[in-house]
Amino acid sequence: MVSTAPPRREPAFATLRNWLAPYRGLLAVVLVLELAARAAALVQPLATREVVEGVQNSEDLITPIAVLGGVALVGLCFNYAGYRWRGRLSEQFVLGIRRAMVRRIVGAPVSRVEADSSGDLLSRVSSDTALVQQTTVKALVDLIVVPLTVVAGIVLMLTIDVFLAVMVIVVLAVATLAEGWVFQKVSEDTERAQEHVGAMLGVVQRVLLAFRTVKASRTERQEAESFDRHAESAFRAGVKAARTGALADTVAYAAVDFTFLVILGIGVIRVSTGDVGVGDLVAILLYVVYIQEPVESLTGSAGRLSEGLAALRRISALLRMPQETDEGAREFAPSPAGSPSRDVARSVRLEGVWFGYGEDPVLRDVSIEARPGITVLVGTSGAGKTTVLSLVERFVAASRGRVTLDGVDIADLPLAQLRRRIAYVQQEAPLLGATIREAATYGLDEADDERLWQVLRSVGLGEWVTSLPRGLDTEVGERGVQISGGQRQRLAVARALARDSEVLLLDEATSQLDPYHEQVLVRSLMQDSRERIVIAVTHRMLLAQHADQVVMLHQGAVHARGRHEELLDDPLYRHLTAAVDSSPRVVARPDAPVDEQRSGHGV
Ligand SMILES: Nc1ncnc2c1ncn2[C@@H]1O[C@H](COP(=O)(O)OP(=O)(O)OP(=O)(O)O)[C@@H](O)[C@H]1O
Repeated sequence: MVSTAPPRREPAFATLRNWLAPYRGLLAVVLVLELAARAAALVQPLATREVVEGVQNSEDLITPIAVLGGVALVGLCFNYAGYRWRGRLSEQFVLGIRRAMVRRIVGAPVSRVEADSSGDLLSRVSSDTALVQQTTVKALVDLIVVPLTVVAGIVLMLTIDVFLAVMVIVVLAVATLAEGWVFQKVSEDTERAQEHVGAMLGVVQRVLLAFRTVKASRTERQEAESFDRHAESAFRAGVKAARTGALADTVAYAAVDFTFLVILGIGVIRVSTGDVGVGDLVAILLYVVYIQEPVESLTGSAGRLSEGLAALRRISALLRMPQETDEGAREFAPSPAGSPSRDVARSVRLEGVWFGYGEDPVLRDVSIEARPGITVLVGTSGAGKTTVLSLVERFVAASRGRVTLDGVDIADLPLAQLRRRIAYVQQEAPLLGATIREAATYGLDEADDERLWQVLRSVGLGEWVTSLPRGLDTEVGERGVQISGGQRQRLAVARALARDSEVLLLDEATSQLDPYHEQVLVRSLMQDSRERIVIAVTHRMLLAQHADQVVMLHQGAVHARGRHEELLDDPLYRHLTAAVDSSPRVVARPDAPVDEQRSGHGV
């Protein structure tokens, strides 16, 4: 069952607050450290004034200099600690978000995840979280610390000279408005540049995924040109962002210079008229610097905060993904007394099932009963075969009718219990695990080597794995041995067999096998299916020839069912069979030695 509550749209700030809630303690520590660092900075102009006045009045300078040095040192220590703990808070914040995102993705229903682009999900987990990490915590801390620093700085300036303090406020406000406007432009240009970079990476991803097709279609140049177009747009957007960035940098420097010079000019006049002392002027000029620096940091981080909040909004949308739940499920006793060590399911039934991914039904009133043995689903592409397996695994739920396992509606079974009883090999049979052992035992709590070798031999991989120097611990995939599509499929079937589950679902698990290995696998399945229900989707007829039952789907409905030979009377089935495989073959009885197969006997 999938929770279908309509998604709530939460303001990004509320999301930020909620996500930071568990780290309130750490946030408080960071705020205290940063405030302490700023406070030390604000004391420095007063200490400097003491030194200047000491020089003017030829007083003892040791104490004021020691105070100034001490304050500076304490400020540095708080600054270091604040930076460090703020970094830690950012990391923890993002760690929490990343964990929640991945849990949300793996907990989502298959249909929901498959409907999203994998590139988009990846970029949310990687780039968006990185952006949130770099921007939000710093901006949030600045938003709290900087206004307090500015207010405290202004109050201290007012105690020195009201006129100069008011001048500083006016000049700073003008400079900050100019900076804010430029930083906003920088943020917009950077965002645009990032969009172009995303499109450029999309081309690279597409080429890498279909590299052979690109080569075989000789579209390297076309793809390179498509990349160039996006790369050039990214370049132009990047140059524009750099131009605005340079302007922002210059405006920031100019703002400091402008404020400093204006206050210096006015200050000198006031010193000459005797309204303020030299020490007061030095202190106020230092305040200009100490206030302007955090204000700049705030304007910069406020600009970047909009990017961070936009990323946070995309993350929040992912975090609202619906989840598979066990609502309404009842726990059923898994093993009746006196049953063998592994339970044997007696039936999987689809009873009058209707289902559609959208408005149109993909399956219409489908009823199928599979008992221990092999049930093969055949039919033209798009007939709904994979969808039948998805219903049994409860990846999707029937809109009408029901699916039962041993007479119990699977909607009433806890998902974990249901899926523990089923092994599934999906189309393309992806490899999960770095070594052969990991790939073959993926999802298993424990598996002894004896059983592992047994299943590997039963799918015809025993000899190959034995020939590898590191055997079961051979690395496969990018860092290890390259394996063929057929080997990958057989490894996936071995993994499914090693689970010793009651039901085995195979989706095109023999599509890439050569005739010899197809026969080995079919023979193994025939032997294995005495104790379990095998439902296999296939376009290859060998398995159908040896199945206990063949169900032919056509346009979402059961067109025919029976044994292979019985169905040969059906013109549509005959047509399908002839199109796929015109030479019926026989597989040796399951207990015949493999050598007999190799020598051609029984084939
Ligand atoms: N996730 C999905 N969202 C929308 N439509 C889908 C989805 N999966 C399958 N379909 C549609 O449902 C129909 C049945 O698909 P299904 O994969 O069950 O067919 P199939 O018989 O297994 O086909 P094939 O032999 O080509 O794998 C097709 O028309 C397909 O386009």
